Amino acid sequence: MIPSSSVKVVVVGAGLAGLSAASTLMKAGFQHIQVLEAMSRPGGRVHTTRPFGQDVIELGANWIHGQEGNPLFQLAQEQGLLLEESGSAKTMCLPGSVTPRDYFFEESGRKLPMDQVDQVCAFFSKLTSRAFSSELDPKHSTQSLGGYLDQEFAQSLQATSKVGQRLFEWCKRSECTDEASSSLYEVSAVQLCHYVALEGGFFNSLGPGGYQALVDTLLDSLPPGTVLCDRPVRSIRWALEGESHAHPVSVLCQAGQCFTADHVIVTVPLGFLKENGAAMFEPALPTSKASAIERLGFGTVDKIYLRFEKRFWPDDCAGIQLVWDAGPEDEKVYQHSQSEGGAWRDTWYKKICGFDTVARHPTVLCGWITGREAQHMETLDERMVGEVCVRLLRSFTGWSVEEPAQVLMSKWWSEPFVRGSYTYPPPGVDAVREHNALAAPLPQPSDAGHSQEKVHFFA
Ligand SMILES: Cc1cc2nc3c(=O)[nH]c(=O)nc-3n(C[C@H](O)[C@H](O)[C@H](O)COP(=O)(O)OP(=O)(O)OC[C@H]3O[C@@H](n4cnc5c(N)ncnc54)[C@H](O)[C@@H]3O)c2cc1C
Repeated sequence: MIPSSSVKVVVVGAGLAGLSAASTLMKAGFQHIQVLEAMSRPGGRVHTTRPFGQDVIELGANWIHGQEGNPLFQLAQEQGLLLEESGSAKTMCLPGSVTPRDYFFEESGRKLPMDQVDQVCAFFSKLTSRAFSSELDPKHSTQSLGGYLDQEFAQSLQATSKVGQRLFEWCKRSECTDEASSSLYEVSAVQLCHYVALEGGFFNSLGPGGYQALVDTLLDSLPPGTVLCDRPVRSIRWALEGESHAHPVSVLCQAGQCFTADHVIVTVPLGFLKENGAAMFEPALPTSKASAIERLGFGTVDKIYLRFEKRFWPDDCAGIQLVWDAGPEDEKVYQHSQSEGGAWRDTWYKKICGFDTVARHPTVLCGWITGREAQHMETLDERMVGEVCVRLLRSFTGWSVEEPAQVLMSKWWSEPFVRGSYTYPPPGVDAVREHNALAAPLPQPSDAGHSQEKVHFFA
């Protein structure tokens, strides 16, 4: 057995998974570890910025979901990085004496009564909870989440009113943010029960250093030089044999630099693997892995930050939610727009759920957008996106809304080393099986029967 101190390990990707893997190996006595990161910064889908002054703006991950058994929560707690009052509510802004909550507006400019909003949202939440807790009737086993929700909603009292229907469509659109999907008709209803919600508050926020503080903690645990940025990996040869190969793995960077190793840990996003996985590995990945990469969904969620000179919303307003008369989540509207090719592009902005207030930024709003519309938005210029958002805010609220002083949006789909935001289970896909196939280590061909895996994946 080779002592761990002489084993060479290459980790591809310096997101939370890659950095955690490197840090854990270091603590276990491994010394020759090289982390290769394609981008010019570590962190990956954690991207903490400070575009509006000292306080942070998160372009990627924002909250730590769940507490018990969550290594990120544990690390953040040990390091004193958590915001104390965070936990169960998603509220992004906490003005002193009032209890903030979302304002819902219709296209006509009418503010919807809260009891009506609460009733529909509570009913929606009851239906999704059933899906998450595997209490779905077997008749829904092959259905999409959208199909199941529509069917159940159609039989409810709320479905008899126009407002009820419109609010229900808003709930579906908002759920697309959690699922990173273009539409809930792309998401499996029965597979959601495999999502394990950890005990403890769901929306745990980080303190003034934001998510980057966690990345920095992991970086600090590694010797200088362990992480190399601007090193996109082009190919991984993972079954080298014979005397000329002292190490069975060789990792080649785009610029030609080559790293040999005993093991490689691959933590690149599923979106990147979908585009490049077939060409990246030699020998090619086994069918189980290739098919997991193809079958699992990887959708786009983007944020649009608008900074205004003055706040124009009331103290108790935690967010401005947009309730359209029709679509885009209505199944008929969705399918019609698909059959018409690019027609949905003209109304891409209908996919913005609304605008939330932002912690520590009293004059900033954050809009959320998902799916193909988010991908389309990424092709537009920020000024134009800002103008569209202001038009929406003016027409829905009737308030006087000035042009934003700054607009900043994420572009996760356009990022060549990410290509999306996170994973979802499409209908008909066994998500647990595919995740396990993706995460399983690859053995050396000649090592069959031994536990000498050379390539390790983080799903
Ligand atoms: C908008 C958004 C909001 C989110 N909100 C939350 C949230 O609130 N809470 C939460 O828990 N999660 C959230 N997430 C998800 C969370 O950010 C990710 O699950 C997590 O950061 C993934 O970490 P990772 O290390 O697996 O992957 P990544 O962070 O994607 O790291 C992979 C790294 O691999 C690098 N890479 C890719 N290709 C190559 C290559 N060829 N060579 C070298 N390096 C390569 C990439 O550049 C990247 O740095 C959000 C994500 C997004 C996009």
